[in-house]
Amino acid sequence: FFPNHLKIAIKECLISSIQQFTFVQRLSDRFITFFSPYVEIKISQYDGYQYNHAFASIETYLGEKATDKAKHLRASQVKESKDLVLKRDDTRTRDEYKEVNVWWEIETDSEGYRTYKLTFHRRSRDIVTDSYMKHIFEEGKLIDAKNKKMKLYTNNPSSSWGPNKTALWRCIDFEHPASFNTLAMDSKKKEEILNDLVAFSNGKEYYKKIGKAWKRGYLLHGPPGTGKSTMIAAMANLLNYSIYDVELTAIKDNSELRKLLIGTASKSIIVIEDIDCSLDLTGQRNKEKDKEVKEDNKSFVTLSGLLNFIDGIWSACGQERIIVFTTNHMAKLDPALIRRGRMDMHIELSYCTFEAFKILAKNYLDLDTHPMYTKIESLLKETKIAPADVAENLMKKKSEIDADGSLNDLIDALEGKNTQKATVDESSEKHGIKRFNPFRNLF
Ligand SMILES: Nc1ncnc2c1ncn2[C@@H]1O[C@H](COP(=O)(O)OP(=O)(O)OP(=O)(O)O)[C@@H](O)[C@H]1O
Ligand SMILES: [Mg+2]
Repeated sequence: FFPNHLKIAIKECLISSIQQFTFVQRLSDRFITFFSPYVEIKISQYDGYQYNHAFASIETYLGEKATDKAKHLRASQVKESKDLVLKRDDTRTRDEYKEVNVWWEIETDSEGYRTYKLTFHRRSRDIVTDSYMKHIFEEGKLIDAKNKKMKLYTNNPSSSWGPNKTALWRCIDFEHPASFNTLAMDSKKKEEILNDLVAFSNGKEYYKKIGKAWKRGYLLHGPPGTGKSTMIAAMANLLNYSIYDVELTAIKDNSELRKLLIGTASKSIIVIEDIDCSLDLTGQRNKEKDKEVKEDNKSFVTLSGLLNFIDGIWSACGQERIIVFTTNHMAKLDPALIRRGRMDMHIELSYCTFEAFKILAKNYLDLDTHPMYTKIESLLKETKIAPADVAENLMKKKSEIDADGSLNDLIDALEGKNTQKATVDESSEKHGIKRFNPFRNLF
């Protein structure tokens, strides 16, 4: 219809007017931003791979602080014993601080990452950036500590990590009744561990002063059923820390281990159970060996990767973390791993002593003493029995507690009349069959 040169001219004309329009629009955007009296600050959920803790504090603060003014609330119960927690369910929130008005807005991008946008008048810039932000982080932390739900995390295989980094770990609420009171072990040793843990959790200033990363490592060793996993649960309950139960066999290599480590929150216990079973600790490997290792369902995390995990520069990312390893076979561990200073404390959990038995009898039978105690004391001196097996004998078998019956069962077990139990345990230890794991079985 139109001659070709006219078509080209119309097209060029259109393109240039579109360009001019976008140029004018960009210019007007800048103009508005330049003259706008409002300032914006954005705080994203993730800073690269690392979780942005400022984001979490803001979320907590806004969730709880401003509920009295909010119209849409979401209710949740944190712990059975604690009160109902109300959270606001709006995406826009106004807050007031020292007579300054600020507005919060939450944005979610196409990948599901969230960002908080804070808007305020530029005349309040100093008060907002200096004291308001600080106020939010402190308040957020306080609220978190008050309402903290303990969690039990375990790592997902990297194939299911996805773009959203929260998929590194999956978690459930942690509600384990273990405590240091009910833990059956030498009381002096127990006291020492308790003091060590409390000193650690209060040690923020101390660690800063001595220039050390705020973390502590414990190696728990001892035969099956002596209370290693139970002690970890008691530690978490004592300090109100969450547990990260690391499944090494689901980790492909050292770099995945590092990502997982960076993805943990502070105030947590990072646990690697049965370190001798799940890792090739010889350090050197050849192709043949790799094949064997794969068949054994062992991890490709190496000893050096693990040592980096404990005391490398990466482990200093994030504060207030406890690392716990457990093993049944101390002798199988590489000397590099058990060298003094690497794990701060080695804790041996041993077969049941008379003192430990008395704690169990108090827990299970409400007994302080009993005529059968003398016999049990002398039997315990000559028989190796795990506290778990003692506890099993003391468990009530009917609806009523029957102290005499339970103590008799225990004496039978100690005298070898109840041989079945002893042999089952020995063979399971030999074949590496693991006892009920209170963490894994919760998933
Ligand atoms: N020292 C202890 N004090 C109180 N209870 C204990 C103790 N040791 C074991 N038990 C009881 O036995 C059960 C098994 O113990 P636990 O799982 O802690 O043993 P473990 O040392 O972790 O064994 P494994 O080496 O097989 O993992 C616990 O649920 C607990 O009831
Ligand atoms: Mg265990």
